Amino acid sequence: MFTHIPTIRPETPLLDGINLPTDLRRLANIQLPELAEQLRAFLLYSVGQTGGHFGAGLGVVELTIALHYLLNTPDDHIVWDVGHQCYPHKILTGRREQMLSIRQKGGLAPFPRRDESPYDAFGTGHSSTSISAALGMAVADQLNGKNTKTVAIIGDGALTAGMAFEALNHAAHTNANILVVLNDNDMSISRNEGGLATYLAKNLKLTKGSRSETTAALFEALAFEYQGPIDGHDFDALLPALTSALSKSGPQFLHIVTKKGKGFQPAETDPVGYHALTKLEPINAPQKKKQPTFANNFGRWLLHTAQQDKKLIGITPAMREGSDLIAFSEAFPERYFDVAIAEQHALTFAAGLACAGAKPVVAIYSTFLQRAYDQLIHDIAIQSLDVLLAVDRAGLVGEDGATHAGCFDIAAMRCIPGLVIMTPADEQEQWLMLNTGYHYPGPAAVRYPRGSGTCPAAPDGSDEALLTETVPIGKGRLLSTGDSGTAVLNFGPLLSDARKLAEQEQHTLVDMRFVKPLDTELLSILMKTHQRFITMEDHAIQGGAGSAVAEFVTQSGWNGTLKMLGIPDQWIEHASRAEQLKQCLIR
Ligand SMILES: Cc1ncc(C[n+]2csc(CCOP(=O)(O)OP(=O)(O)O)c2C)c(N)n1
Ligand SMILES: CC(=O)[C@@H](O)[C@H](O)COP(=O)(O)O
Ligand SMILES: [Mg+2]
Repeated sequence: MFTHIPTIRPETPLLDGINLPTDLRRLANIQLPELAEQLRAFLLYSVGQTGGHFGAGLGVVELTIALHYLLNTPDDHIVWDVGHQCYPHKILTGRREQMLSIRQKGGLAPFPRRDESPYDAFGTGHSSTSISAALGMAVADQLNGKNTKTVAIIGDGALTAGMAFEALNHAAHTNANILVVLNDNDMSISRNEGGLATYLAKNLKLTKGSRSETTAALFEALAFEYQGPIDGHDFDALLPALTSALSKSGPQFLHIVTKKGKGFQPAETDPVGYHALTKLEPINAPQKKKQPTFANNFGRWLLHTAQQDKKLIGITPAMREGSDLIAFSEAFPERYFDVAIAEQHALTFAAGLACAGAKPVVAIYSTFLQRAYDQLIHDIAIQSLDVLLAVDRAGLVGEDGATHAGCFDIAAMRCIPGLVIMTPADEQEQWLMLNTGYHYPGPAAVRYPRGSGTCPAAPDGSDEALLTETVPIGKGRLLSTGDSGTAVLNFGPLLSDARKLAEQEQHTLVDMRFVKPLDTELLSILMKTHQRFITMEDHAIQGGAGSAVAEFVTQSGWNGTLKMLGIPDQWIEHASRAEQLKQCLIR
């Protein structure tokens, strides 16, 4: 058992001899535990150097070795769900020496990527896609006469999503050669929530090492052949179970039990805290002061508002820590709902709550809101329901890269009639806009970015007015008037860059605050005195806030010019958020 993260590269002679899975397949069974030990040591060291997803990878070291040992990868397909557990897989498939570049600009991607390696069968980042994708591969191979195996590895958290069940429902009624491995560690990022998690955990306790008839019944009812639960850290259990499942044709299900953070004592004890790591700083490095984030500010706002209004209900689809509902969930457990990885359900559940007079607030990452687009339109907006969306991680998110970037929410939302969309420039504005959205009697969204902004000291109680203050719907703020004939129109957290630009060039500076309703009155005034607008947003240019301005000024017959700054029409790869912003916006 490791107790701390090595800062010097450990000696891993057996692992060093494995450049590809073919090298692994030359080992004897009895060497595999030693390889697992060395793989863990290297993983601890490399993630310590780079930061990144941590606990999930430690939990699948044996499974990863066993799969590459038994399968003929890359012809056989391994499909990882979410992909945050893929570091051991990357290390065994020719990328060991590149691991120190993971998540950095130009380095290895944080998740599996088809264009990075033939061993990465399917690109991921969002959860619960593995069974569908694996089924597609298995069916296509079968139709093409290829006798391959396809394995989907899905966690107990990812299995809570409807999409996973849609795929199970379909797969079971094909004769595809697909094996679904359920990696059950009884954890999502937080504790795994819901009836399924409780059912699996309860059955496991009763099973005591033998086959679980009750769990089997669930998957066999869907026409899978079920094996399990088995100890996913024990090669003596894992190898025969996998061999047996892979030797059969048709849909197979193997239930393995693992420990998140396995082999590293602090992560086994605190799997939530060790879901992901920031990189280790050298011992003598000056301590960085941790600034509160926009998410922390939202958490304070939620707690404060819940204290004032009993009707408030807080909802998260499995991101309690990330979206910071921690204090609220502890203070108001009966009004807190972690609905598991179920973004679609989160929104329609909120719609139902609103129908019955509650005041739901859904905290949701922009990238995961993509999952719930129809629910936003059909269940919330058409019925003008009073639901507030706190759209977190909006804009570029840095090291998680393109899969997690929240670049599309404005474009997706601004065509929805009646939806109010706000873009706070800093934390104080975020607080005011959350108040505004909360008191607005219809659907509203406040989008804010990952990390901290320029005004971290949002209401602390000393400014009572600010605690309850709202802003006028659809009104921007004229911050300064310049004489260059150009106005910079800011939407969101890049206000300090917008200000710099305005000051350097004597431009007028406006913080537009609302994407919808757009402040067309203010724009009409500015159009009379300015010949050029520059819009600025942390969002895709196509369809974003600048496009909303473009639509208005074009229809108004303005003959000025418009420059739109934002995220260009390309995927922005993993890098620090500052590097990404520099690449996109500050040209
Ligand atoms: C659609 C979607 N929602 C939320 C997330 C955030 N997320 C990433 S990993 C994770 C927990 C996954 O739990 P599980 O599948 O059991 O994997 P484990 O970490 O336990 O190995 C969550 C909620 C995501 N990646 N995708
Ligand atoms: C894999 C996944 O989806 C999450 O772990 C995500 O990486 C968390 O991102 P934050 O660090 O922004 O919460
Ligand atoms: Mg899990």
